[in-house]
Amino acid sequence: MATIFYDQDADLSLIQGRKVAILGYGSQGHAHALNLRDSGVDVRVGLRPGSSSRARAEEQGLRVLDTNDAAAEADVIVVLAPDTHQKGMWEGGLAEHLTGGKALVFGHGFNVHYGLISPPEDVDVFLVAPKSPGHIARRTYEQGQGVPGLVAVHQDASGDALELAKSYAAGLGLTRAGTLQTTFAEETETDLFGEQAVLCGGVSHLVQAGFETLVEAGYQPEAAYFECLHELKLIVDMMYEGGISWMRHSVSTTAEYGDYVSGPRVIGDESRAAMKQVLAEIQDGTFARQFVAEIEGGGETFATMRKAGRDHEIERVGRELRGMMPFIDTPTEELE
Ligand SMILES: NC(=O)C1=CN([C@@H]2O[C@H](COP(=O)(O)OP(=O)(O)OC[C@H]3O[C@@H](n4cnc5c(N)ncnc54)[C@H](OP(=O)(O)O)[C@@H]3O)[C@@H](O)[C@H]2O)C=CC1
Ligand SMILES: CC[C@](O)(C(C)=O)C(=O)O
Ligand SMILES: [Mg+2]
Ligand SMILES: [Mg+2]
Repeated sequence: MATIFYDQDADLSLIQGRKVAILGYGSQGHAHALNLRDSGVDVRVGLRPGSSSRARAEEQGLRVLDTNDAAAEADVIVVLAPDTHQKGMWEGGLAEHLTGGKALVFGHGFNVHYGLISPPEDVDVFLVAPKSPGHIARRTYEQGQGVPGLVAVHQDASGDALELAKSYAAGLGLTRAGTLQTTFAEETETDLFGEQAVLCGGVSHLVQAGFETLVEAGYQPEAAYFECLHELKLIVDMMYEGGISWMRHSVSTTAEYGDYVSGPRVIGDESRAAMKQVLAEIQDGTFARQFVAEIEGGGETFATMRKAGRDHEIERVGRELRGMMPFIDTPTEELE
């Protein structure tokens, strides 16, 4: 039986009594910093000199210091830069500020699990990972709601690391929806698998393949967009609210029957075998090694794949159609 913590299981005053440094102000960094600040926690943001995120953090009322200065004055140090940059930060001075009695916190177990960062023995090391994009973690917090999260303790030097992790999760709003106790291994491997096979890789390629199939068969791209992308959110909303059975109850019996007979043909033996292979390469470290090598080698292949995705016809069609739907909360941030 899983252990899941809710608001009543966490003591918010523990994190309110600590000095927290959030290192990085991207998707997760801004959500952690603002949610904790609004939960009454003493937060400062640490960024590299000349950081493009500095102005935004300051506009949002946060005190910003250089990374190592923020880590020096805090006793809870939260690493929320991209996974492939955390080792460089660690070796670039951060490690020196992890003195005895402090806590080192991650939003994902990648660097510890794959042995890229080895913290000293006299600090607490834990992760607090929202099961959500950072922007939604912030939005739901402001709405008085929350997203689920995971907590895991890698090292309990103080004897109180789990209590502090739960308190931190409460400050983020994660105990409103439920925060599951796990391990660094389980968080890292399930998170990577989920984002690759289902949430990001699986869904985006399913949507693009469906769109391409319809357009290649001569249907209007706009019809293909509404069918394969726009309506996906509405269908997933039903699953989110009441499970897959509730969605199947809401759609027509024609759609429900088609779901049972055609779904397993699309996600058949070949897809299931691919999922198992993806998971095996996450578990044995192949994916992590390949990703780190790609970024250390300049990230050219990554940039090429990103460009191909952004140039796909579904993006152009979607932009035009969303432009006619002012009620959609379209992002104002420019893609870098
Ligand atoms: N994105 C998400 O929703 C989720 C992410 N996570 C985890 O959270 C962590 C952060 O991910 P995410 O929020 O996506 O990261 P982002 O890519 O959004 O982080 C960008 C931030 O990191 C800073 N940064 C980049 N490189 C460096 C560096 N070398 N030194 C110092 N700061 C740097 C950037 O500053 P600058 O302006 O200087 O570039 C910017 O403030 C990761 O471990 C990730 O796996 C977990 C759950 C969900
Ligand atoms: C699904 C992608 C994610 O794991 C997340 C938002 O939870 C990430 O790494 O960004
Ligand atoms: Mg995730
Ligand atoms: Mg992830």
